[in-house]
Amino acid sequence: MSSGKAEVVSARGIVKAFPSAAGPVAVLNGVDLALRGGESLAVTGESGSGKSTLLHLIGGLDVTDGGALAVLGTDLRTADDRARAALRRERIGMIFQQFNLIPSLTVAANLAFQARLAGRHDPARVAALAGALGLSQLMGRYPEQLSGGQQQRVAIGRALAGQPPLVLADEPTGNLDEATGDAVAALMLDLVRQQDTTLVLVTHSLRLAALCDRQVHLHAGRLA
Ligand SMILES: Nc1ncnc2c1ncn2[C@@H]1O[C@H](COP(=O)(O)OP(=O)(O)OP(=O)(O)O)[C@@H](O)[C@H]1O
Repeated sequence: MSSGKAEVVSARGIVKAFPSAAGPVAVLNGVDLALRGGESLAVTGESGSGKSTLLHLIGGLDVTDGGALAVLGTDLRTADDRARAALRRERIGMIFQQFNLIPSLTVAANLAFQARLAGRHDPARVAALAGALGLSQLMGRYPEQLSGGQQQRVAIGRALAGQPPLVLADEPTGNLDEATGDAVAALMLDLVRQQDTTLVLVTHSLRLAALCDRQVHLHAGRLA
């Protein structure tokens, strides 16, 4: 479907181990993944299978122990902390289960936050996103004055406001009831498709995974 577009994520043979009392335990043990521009990919897998670990590696929040990983043309094997931080700040939007909004900032300022960091703040874009996410009437509120579903819609808007080519979402609806979670996920998918953003969505929900273009399952350290 997206053939001919540049590869956004290219992973080959990724290995990641964590220390344990019994020595290093490999959580990822040969993960291969190729993701093209505009694709949405769902990553499912049992609790503890390494889904968040994989997302953190793709987002440059952690580094691999082995294998090849390039994201948006940056070789994450060789990139230093500074280069990884720049990649995250300027080209990747992240959405977490816990929303991670900034409590001292209004909805409007939270929405603009990442786009400002990336040097791409566009008030018209923020207003349009707020409209699409049903947040226009809430722009002056603070996160603690919002419901969980509203907070997560702000987090989605914040991740998308700077129009990053890649969005990483880690159980974005895990804290919401099923109906709210489904509605928020559908909005997120609509928006990433509209702006041709590549999405990696970690989820326990097979229903949510089915909304994505492709699904992979993480098991025994590998994707299938
Ligand atoms: N920083 C760390 N230090 C040690 N072990 C870690 C660290 N991060 C993750 N792990 C271990 O790696 C494994 C995979 O964790 P990860 O959070 O990636 O799984 P997950 O599939 O996202 O799980 P869940 O669905 O429960 O969120 C777990 O056994 C976890 O305890």
